[in-house]
Amino acid sequence: MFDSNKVKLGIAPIAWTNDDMPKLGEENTFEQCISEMALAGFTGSEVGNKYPKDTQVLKKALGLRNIQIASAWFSSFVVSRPFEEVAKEFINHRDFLFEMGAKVIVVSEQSKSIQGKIDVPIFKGKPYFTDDEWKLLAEGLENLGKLAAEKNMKIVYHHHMGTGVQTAMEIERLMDMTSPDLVYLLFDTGHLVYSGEDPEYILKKYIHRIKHVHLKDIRENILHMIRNEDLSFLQGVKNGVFTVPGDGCIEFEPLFKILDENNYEGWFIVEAEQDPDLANPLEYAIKARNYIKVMTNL
Ligand SMILES: O=C1C[C@@H](O)[C@H](O)[C@@H](O)C1=O
Ligand SMILES: [Co+2]
Repeated sequence: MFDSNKVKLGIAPIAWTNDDMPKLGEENTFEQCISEMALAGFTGSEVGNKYPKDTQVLKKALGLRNIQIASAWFSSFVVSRPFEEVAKEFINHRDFLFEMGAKVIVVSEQSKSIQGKIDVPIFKGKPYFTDDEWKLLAEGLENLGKLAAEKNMKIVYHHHMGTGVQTAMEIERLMDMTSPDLVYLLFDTGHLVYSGEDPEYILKKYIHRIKHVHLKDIRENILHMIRNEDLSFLQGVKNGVFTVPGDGCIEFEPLFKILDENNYEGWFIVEAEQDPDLANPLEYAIKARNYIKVMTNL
């Protein structure tokens, strides 16, 4: 039984307005987004591009709806840019999240990433880090982890399609090269299955390093189409490769069981970016909330 004081349920704004493709859902307002999150029964959110930057304004709007900020994505470039430059941006991001009461910071290395390149096939175009780049990555992330620790926060690394840390082997390499006290892991069900990995394997292996969870499901037929037609990550999203948990091919029951048995503490964030014109965000948020209720005691 999950302890509802220790495991909280949030949803990402990316189903309303997509940060990777801001045109997708640009008509949906910030207020509509957070009101619908609350209406569907969620008490947490990550931060989207329409959220007010002023923490007082943001706190007031969220407080009215009983929603907390769980975290927000940070694109790091520790492999390709001077560390001081990255650190400056990271500290601003960290301080914003600290002020909003978040405990974890989602970090994903975007040097060489193709996730935002609409014309690059997601499978054939996948980038790889050289040995030297791996060293820069590990050192840079540990240093970001130290900066997070100054505020009693943690960085949770987001493995991601189209980046240098996508596969199980790459996740293992990163975990091996970094201190477990400085670099934690974000477990994203959708990205692991998309890449062809076994999510149970990663979850079991790193359960004590996993401090944040993104719940997204995969439409298998669209995944096959992406492979067969050499589509890019963003084309895949537009075509509906991602959906909410329970609506695709991923088996969530064993994953929840592992998390529960190991007393996972932190957020479950439903994160299912798709075209809001085709998949009504409120309808899918309610669908996700109901599924999680059935699968867990939350
Ligand atoms: O956590 C995430 C943030 C998005 O911007 C990203 O592309 C999405 O797929 C994801 O998992
Ligand atoms: Co994610």
